[in-house]
Amino acid sequence: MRPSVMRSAAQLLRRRNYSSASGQQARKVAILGAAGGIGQPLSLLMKLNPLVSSLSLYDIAATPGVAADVSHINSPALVKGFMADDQLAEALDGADLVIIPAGVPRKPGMTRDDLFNINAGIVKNLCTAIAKYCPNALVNMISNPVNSTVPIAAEVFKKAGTYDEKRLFGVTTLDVVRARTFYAGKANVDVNTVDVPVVGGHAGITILPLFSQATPSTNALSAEEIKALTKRTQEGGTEVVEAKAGKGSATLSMAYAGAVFGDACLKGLNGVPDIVECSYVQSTVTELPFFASKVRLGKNGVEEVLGLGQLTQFEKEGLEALKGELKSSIEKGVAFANLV
Ligand SMILES: NC(=O)C1=CN([C@@H]2O[C@H](COP(=O)(O)OP(=O)(O)OC[C@H]3O[C@@H](n4cnc5c(N)ncnc54)[C@H](O)[C@@H]3O)[C@@H](O)[C@H]2O)C=CC1
Ligand SMILES: O=C([O-])CC(=O)C(=O)O
Repeated sequence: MRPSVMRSAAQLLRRRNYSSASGQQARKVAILGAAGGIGQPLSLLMKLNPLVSSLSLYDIAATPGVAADVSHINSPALVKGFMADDQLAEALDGADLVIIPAGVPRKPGMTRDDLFNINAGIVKNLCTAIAKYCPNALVNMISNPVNSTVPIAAEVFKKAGTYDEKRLFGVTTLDVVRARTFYAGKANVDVNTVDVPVVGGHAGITILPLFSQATPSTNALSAEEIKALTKRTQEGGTEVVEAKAGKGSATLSMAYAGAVFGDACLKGLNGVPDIVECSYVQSTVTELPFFASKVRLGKNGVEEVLGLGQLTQFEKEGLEALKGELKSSIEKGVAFANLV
């Protein structure tokens, strides 16, 4: 963001004193896992967001340093760092949006599901605290395996009596970001103008980019090229894991994607019309209880889950092929959350 844009946003917010009459609300955002590979750049990007008035950075380690660092940036959000269990309540208190990139990342040779044993417990505990301290917040789940961690969160909230399906989102924006980038490169179109819906889930073949609905449309791509673009999008995470060779998975592109999705959620909360993003949410678009598709965001979170539109034969086959894996990932999450 240009300094002049930042300055004018800051001035605007000061003048309006975050008053709801002007449509500019005071918004508290909490990031859980804020000192991690994703958490740090995501904290930076959310600090730059003029819609954020208070930024709460929570992790089990290292948050004082991250918070001190980010807090020196001259943008409106007031930053506070919180560390360890006994500070989680204050970190979450009054949050409008909670973003969760807490948990371990993949190493080469692992699937996202291999992270389940560690991350499922982390997510369960954090969601138990969300139900207690900010039950009305929108929750953006980044921690993998997203196909299971979102159902875990839903079950935790149901048990606590706070579940609202409109407020829980699996963040699949990175799949859209990748599909846009790869499509623009192959179709030789301006990436700034590109959009590609990505549906299904967030792991391997459950990631289904709908290149037939990409805009701007092009006839320049062969069936083989569409197939290759689809595979690259599905394996984008693995491409990064292998390139990082044991040092983790996507962090910078994920922080960007998380910031884009978080910003869309805040705009929706603030009543900005026509905010549509793909996200993994409770859904009736297919027979699966959770599914990623385009979602219209509004003042209460999900305003409308949009359908799949017209699919090609290749995409129809991709959709049928992903259902088995996605169903068992959902069931695994539900079963875990309901263990005593
Ligand atoms: N949804 C998506 O598209 C993507 C998801 N991810 C996932 O995001 C997660 C985080 O990835 P990285 O930031 O690279 O990992 P990282 O290991 O660099 O950071 C994770 C952070 O979580 C913290 N943490 C662990 N337990 C915690 C707890 N109970 N409460 C609060 N914080 C806790 C750690 O201290 C660490 O700072 C992984 O599960 C990864 O697979 C990564 C990329 C894309
Ligand atoms: O691949 C991973 O493990 C991290 C991730 O979800 C992604 O980059 O899409």
